[in-house]
Amino acid sequence: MIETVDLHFGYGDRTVLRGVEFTAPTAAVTVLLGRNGAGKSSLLKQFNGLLEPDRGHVVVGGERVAYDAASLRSLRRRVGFVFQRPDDQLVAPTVGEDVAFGPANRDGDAGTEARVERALSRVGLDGYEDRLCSRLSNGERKRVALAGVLAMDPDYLVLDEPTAGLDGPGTRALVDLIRGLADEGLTFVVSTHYPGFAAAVGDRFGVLDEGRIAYHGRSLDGVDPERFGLRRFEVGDVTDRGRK
Ligand SMILES: Nc1ncnc2c1ncn2[C@@H]1O[C@H](COP(=O)(O)OP(=O)(O)OP(=O)(O)O)[C@@H](O)[C@H]1O
Repeated sequence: MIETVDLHFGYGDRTVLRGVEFTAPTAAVTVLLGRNGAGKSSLLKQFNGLLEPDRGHVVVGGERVAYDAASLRSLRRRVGFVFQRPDDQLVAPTVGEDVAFGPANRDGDAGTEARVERALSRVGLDGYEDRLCSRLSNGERKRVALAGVLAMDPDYLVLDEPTAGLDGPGTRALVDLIRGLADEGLTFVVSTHYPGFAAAVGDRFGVLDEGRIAYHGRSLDGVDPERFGLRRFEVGDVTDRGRK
């Protein structure tokens, strides 16, 4: 489980988060919604210590997050983070080298090839090892970024606006991928401002507004998209997948 307790955060004197109480239970997909600039990325980046709260704290798997180098290394092993733009994350020319980068740095070359193969298979990119990242579609590059994080065997996956730049079929494929990984026991926190994508992928929902969690629950029924500045326009037909 990931939890924040009375979390405050700002950039200089610009306060963004004002006492956030957020919970993402284990082996579920928790979706964080909120208007542009609500502070979703700023909150997600607290979960693997990319940002540090000004006040309050973060708890991951029952342990309070600490900010010394050794604690952060261990935290980032458990909590994988996928950035909104894959190009901020991809580091090597070919898919295989890119996905191998994290595990090879951490564990050396032993076993890396098998890890890469398995991670690519989990994101539906079997046999892509020798392809050039620069020649892939945006959706494929996102999958490679996700595979790079999965290759590190995290328990938690934080995805910042994962549908950005995806079309309808790309978004539907992403929903299936996330649901499949959650069914394997991974814990997700996913940010978006699309309620349709949120409803299709999520088990739990939190809405960030004016620096606080203004709504949280197991359904988005009754959440007024206008009030929270959520997009009414949906990408493709990714509405209800019929789960309870
Ligand atoms: N590095 C930074 N320095 C100063 N201000 C920042 C920085 N990063 C974000 N902000 C500001 O903090 C606020 C929250 O930004 P954040 O990116 O967390 O919101 P968001 O909900 O993820 O937005 P979006 O949906 O547009 O991605 C915004 O007003 C933004 O301009």
